[in-house]
Amino acid sequence: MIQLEHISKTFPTADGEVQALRDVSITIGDGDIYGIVGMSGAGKSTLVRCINLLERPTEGRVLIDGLIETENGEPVDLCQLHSAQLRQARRSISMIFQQFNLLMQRTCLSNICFPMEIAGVPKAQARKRAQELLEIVGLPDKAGAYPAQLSGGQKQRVAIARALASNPKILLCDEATSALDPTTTRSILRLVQDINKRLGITVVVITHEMAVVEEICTHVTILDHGRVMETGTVEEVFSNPKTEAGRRLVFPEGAVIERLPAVRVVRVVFNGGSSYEPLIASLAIDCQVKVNILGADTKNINGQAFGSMLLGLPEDPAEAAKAMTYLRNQPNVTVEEVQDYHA
Ligand SMILES: Nc1ncnc2c1ncn2[C@@H]1O[C@H](COP(=O)(O)OP(=O)(O)OP(=O)(O)O)[C@@H](O)[C@H]1O
Repeated sequence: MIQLEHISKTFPTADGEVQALRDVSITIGDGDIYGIVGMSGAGKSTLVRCINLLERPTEGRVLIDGLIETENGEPVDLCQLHSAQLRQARRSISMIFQQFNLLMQRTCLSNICFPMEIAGVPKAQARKRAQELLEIVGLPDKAGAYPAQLSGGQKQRVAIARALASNPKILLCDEATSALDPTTTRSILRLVQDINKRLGITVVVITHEMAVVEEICTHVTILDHGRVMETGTVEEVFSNPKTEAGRRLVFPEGAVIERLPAVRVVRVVFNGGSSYEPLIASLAIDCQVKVNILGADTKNINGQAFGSMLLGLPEDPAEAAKAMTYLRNQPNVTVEEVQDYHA
């Protein structure tokens, strides 16, 4: 478990102090895929860098258990560790970045071997493990290729393989898909999800893209001006954002339209089908059922719809059931009912 307790971070600058984080407390459970979202400058990078002490908090504690042996089995505060202990703890925390940060002069295999070289793993053993990792990330035939010969998605796969080389317990992803197109983003997110499940690695994702959170995260924290605005499961926060900052992120277009009485609310996630407008229109035409668009964060990319919509179904149970059946039979959409929706 990762417990960030009352974390504040102040940067001294020539123009005075910048307070990047203000009394942030969050708990990330083992095996979670935890999203930290917020607008630019909200403090996301600073917060995630506090988890491995790339940034040292000005105040607060970074408690993580299972990284180094302690007498009483209590989680250690990373801020209190000596440098040798901190180096040891950091071996269990890997990070991937938007710009991949691969060494361009080295082959893929050699990039993946790099952290193992530093840790003193014998060369033959490191190369064997690196080849296994290339297989895990789906690039078994790229051992001898140089980063310049790879696509963005492939570079990120190599970076993920390198991050796994130290057998981490925690993987920090700093805008890891922001430089990638939607299809590649999806495939990288699937890989991260697969790694989380198969290897039991706790994943912390920072992103400004809510679609990324919707796609893979179990829990989410919304940061604004260095403060925690909302925190909870993705379902809780996304179905009913309680703060202005939360609403701005979840419904960036402020898409709250005419309200019809609604008893059941469903979230429709568009997975790249043709477009979303015809779906709502054909629901009205084919089923004679009017749904209420409570919120939407959809994007049309090359004529394909991505993102999600919250729909209020009609009060009449028969009509609501008809709409549900219709929606569930559509290709390229996922439909789930939202429990306890409060407008
Ligand atoms: N090393 C630094 N020195 C001074 N100020 C900094 C430093 N690092 C971050 N800041 C400031 O702290 C605040 C939070 O920055 P941070 O990079 O954590 O935000 P972010 O949410 O990750 O933003 P983005 O999405 O644009 O990367 C910003 O006001 C930023 O200018």
